[in-house]
Amino acid sequence: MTIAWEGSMEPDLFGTRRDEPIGSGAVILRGFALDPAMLDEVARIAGLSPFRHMQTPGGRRIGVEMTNCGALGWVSDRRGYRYEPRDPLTGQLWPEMPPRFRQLAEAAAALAGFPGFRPDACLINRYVPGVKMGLHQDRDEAGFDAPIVSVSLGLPATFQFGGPERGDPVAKHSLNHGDAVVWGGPARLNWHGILTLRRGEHPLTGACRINLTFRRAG
Ligand SMILES: O=C(O)CCC(=O)C(=O)O
Ligand SMILES: [Fe+2]
Repeated sequence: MTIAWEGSMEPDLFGTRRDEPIGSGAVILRGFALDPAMLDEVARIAGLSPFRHMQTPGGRRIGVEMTNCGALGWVSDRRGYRYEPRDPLTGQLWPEMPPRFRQLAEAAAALAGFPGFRPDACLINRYVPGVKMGLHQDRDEAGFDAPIVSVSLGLPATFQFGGPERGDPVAKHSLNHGDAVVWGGPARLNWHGILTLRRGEHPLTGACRINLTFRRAG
């Protein structure tokens, strides 16, 4: 008998792992980020660099509210999509990436087969019911060697995950509080998005979903 598994992940001899491969180089780690202190950190960061609606280069308001922590933060305005060391709203450096965020992202990446991940950017997305994020690729980073680590907190959402081409088939996966998705290597430029958030109340976040997206941007 042959046991096949993805990347560096080990076979699930006891059936207790909840790692769900969703493609070559892509996995959902169910219940990986359940430390309630994560949300305290998000609140602290938002106290320094508030959530805000950014503008697309075409001048439209982005429905998802965003902030960042780490050495670099993702921004979008009339001048385009890019990473900046300073929050344009405050003129200050983005808040530091909390050690527990960094450790969590590094551990998730390692478990998914990407040891040595050192994120320098954490985009924090806030979704309220009715808000979505259309299919896109993450390609504003200086290089694509490092994976993306994406953590879901609060209300559940439906994650769409396709392939490297715009027209590739797209699968839907539900993401719940504490789930982490890692994609890299052959999946690094896969198209992905979040369907319109449904109404709901979560005991820890209320009527919203928070997503932390860790990247090596610079
Ligand atoms: O909210 C999510 O789960 C995905 C976020 C995302 O794809 C992004 O910020 O680029
Ligand atoms: Fe993305």
